[in-house]
Amino acid sequence: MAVYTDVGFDEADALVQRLGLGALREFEGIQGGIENTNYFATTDQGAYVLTLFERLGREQLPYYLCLMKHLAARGIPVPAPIADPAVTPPKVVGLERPADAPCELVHLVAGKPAAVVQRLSGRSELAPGATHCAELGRWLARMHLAGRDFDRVQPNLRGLAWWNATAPVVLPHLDESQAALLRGELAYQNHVAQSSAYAALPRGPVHADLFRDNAMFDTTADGEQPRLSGVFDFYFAGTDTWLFDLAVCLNDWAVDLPTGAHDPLRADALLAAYMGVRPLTGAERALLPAMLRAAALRFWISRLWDFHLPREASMLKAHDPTHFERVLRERARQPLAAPSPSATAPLAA
Ligand SMILES: Nc1ncnc2c1ncn2[C@@H]1O[C@H](COP(=O)(O)OP(=O)(O)O)[C@@H](O)[C@H]1O
Ligand SMILES: N[C@@H](CCOP(=O)(O)O)C(=O)O
Repeated sequence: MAVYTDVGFDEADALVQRLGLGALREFEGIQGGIENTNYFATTDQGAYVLTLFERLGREQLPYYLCLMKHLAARGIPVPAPIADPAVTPPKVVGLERPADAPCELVHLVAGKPAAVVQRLSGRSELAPGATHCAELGRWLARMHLAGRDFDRVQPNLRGLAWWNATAPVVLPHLDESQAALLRGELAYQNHVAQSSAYAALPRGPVHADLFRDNAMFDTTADGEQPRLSGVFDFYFAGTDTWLFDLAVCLNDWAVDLPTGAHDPLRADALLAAYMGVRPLTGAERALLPAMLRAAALRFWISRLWDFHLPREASMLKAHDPTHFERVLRERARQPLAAPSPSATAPLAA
């Protein structure tokens, strides 16, 4: 269920017309997703997605939407957000930017902050193979490089500080063995975060939630290579290590779902494709196993939080937290090593 707020056809039509997108032809609530209210909006000029933000504050949105605009302008396939021509963003002097400054990409719909973005073609591949993973790995490395000159900074709001704050909230719902795992892993991740190797990790804007349901592939004829049409849902993005982003992808795209173990074929394809565009540094190679654990912990905690402390239980289909408990145990039991640098040749970004 992902329509928490009803938007009428006439209100949506007025919005798309104001944005210069033509007249609304079709308007339909989207059932997938869990965070926000989403609608497909088709006008006589194109296909768009209207998102009403249910949990994020208005002041956080410019980071996500400006990042998508920045990446789209650099040829990274992401949905470009549509600006309101009547809103003029203030000129920024230095890095000072008032949190409540008007943003031409953030609209107000049914009393909620909202965005209109281009609709990507194709569909998500929920059973990806090695070629899908390679497409994704290349996309991720290109996105990291394209984000280097993005001029906004916003921490990953679901990073270490949030794990430390949220663990005590979910701990009362866990059995003894789960509680020991959570406490132990959190202590380990706090320790890693203090290390010089961690400080040396390259960082910048990251997607931070690039699961297989947040990417689209165009349908191709039999025998043709799958082609990624784009990645969407940047609403957990933030400034963090590139390695964490890579670990989130590996844990979802290259996992054996029943056991939580790595699928070596898909993991190698994803890593090799990523490293073909941007080779990993020594610190990244050393910390890959730790970041795979960090990425598993992040989603274990958020799923526990959604499961045991739901916003509106009747509307929300919480994801299964035990999956990421299994993944976390597996990553600690069997660390994954990055292929040697000589196994991959860098491409032009
Ligand atoms: N830009 C887009 N292009 C195509 N489909 C989209 C786009 N944005 C969202 N969707 C569709 O809406 C669904 C829910 O979006 P998502 O961003 O995952 O929601 P939530 O953030 O609420 O979890 C997706 O599974 C996808 O089908
Ligand atoms: N990918 C997360 C949940 C975030 O939901 P999304 O629909 O906004 O991607 C998970 O699987 O726990």
